[in-house]
Amino acid sequence: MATLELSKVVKTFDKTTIIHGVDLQVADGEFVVFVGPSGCGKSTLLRIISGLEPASGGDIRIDGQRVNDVSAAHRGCSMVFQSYALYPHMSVYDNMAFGLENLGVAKSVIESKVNAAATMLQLAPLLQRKPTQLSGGQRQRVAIGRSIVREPKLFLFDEPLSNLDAELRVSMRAEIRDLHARLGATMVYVTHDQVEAMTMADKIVVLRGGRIEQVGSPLDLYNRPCNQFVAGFIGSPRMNFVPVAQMPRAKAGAATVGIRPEHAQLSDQGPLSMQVSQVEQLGSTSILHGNVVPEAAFEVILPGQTRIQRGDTVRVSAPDEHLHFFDPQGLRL
Ligand SMILES: Nc1ncnc2c1ncn2[C@@H]1O[C@H](COP(=O)(O)OP(=O)(O)OP(=O)(O)O)[C@@H](O)[C@H]1O
Repeated sequence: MATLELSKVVKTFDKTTIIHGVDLQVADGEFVVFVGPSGCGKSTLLRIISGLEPASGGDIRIDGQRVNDVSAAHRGCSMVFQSYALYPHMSVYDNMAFGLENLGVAKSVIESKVNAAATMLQLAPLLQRKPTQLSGGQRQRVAIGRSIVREPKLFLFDEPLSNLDAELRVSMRAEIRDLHARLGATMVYVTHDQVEAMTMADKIVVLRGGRIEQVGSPLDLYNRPCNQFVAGFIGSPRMNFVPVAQMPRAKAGAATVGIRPEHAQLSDQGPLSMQVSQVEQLGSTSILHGNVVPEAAFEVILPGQTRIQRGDTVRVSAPDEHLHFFDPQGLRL
């Protein structure tokens, strides 16, 4: 298994810099998730780590060894792609065995590795099938199996679940986490889905515009987002932002207060007056949508069911410990 270190990694395509000096340390056995909006550079950074894309500047170290000039094949990384990239004319067994055969590994060794991975991934009964005879989730497991048999130092995943339906995504999330626990491997996982990041990561790296905004555990980022971007990106539904003039007891220098929908409460004395424009009854919870001042959209999650209706006006507050204050630049106070 392996540590990974990025220092001052830069990537420029045709004079446009899209990765602006990224520094990151990944510990042995850590599950790290890169998350951020479309185009922020997640996939490019992963491809630079894998060796599929050269860095324009900075260093990549795996287990302390600088690998900038080491080819993808010799870095000891293996990548699982969104598209699975399976060979359609080969059986599941052959898809998993192919990489090892190319390396000249003995047949008996290949057989035992493929069988062990197939058992771990519940693919044993499917080894003779072709990819077209598998469900999306089974194909994704074959792609993961192909990685496992190579016993990489570093597992890289590029949005591996985005082609699966919602239910399957949830179960595959758990399977990949479980695999991580069993292999104890270092894994770097790219997604644009903050729920995936929250549920899977030991450590989340939030990227925006080719820069790291914040690195931390899921609950660090949820509880203490370092700026308004991270605050709005992590957590679902997203954090509400209100001009501070609306709030008593604001921190000095604050321009904006952030309140998560799950921390907002209805209270007759609440400082915010909310016009309700929509009510979603989910049974176990209810979500109110509306505005607190004309330009500030606001959502409240209430436990249980509610009689509040579209068109009602309610007063809203939040406990002091759940208020997030940001300065005019959006930095946390
Ligand atoms: N080969 C390339 N040539 C020029 N620009 C590129 C190339 N590959 C990526 N880019 C640009 O680099 C930026 C980052 O792309 P990247 O695919 O890394 O983003 P991403 O965060 O993975 O996005 P998504 O979630 O949409 O996949 C984008 O603006 C993209 O257009």
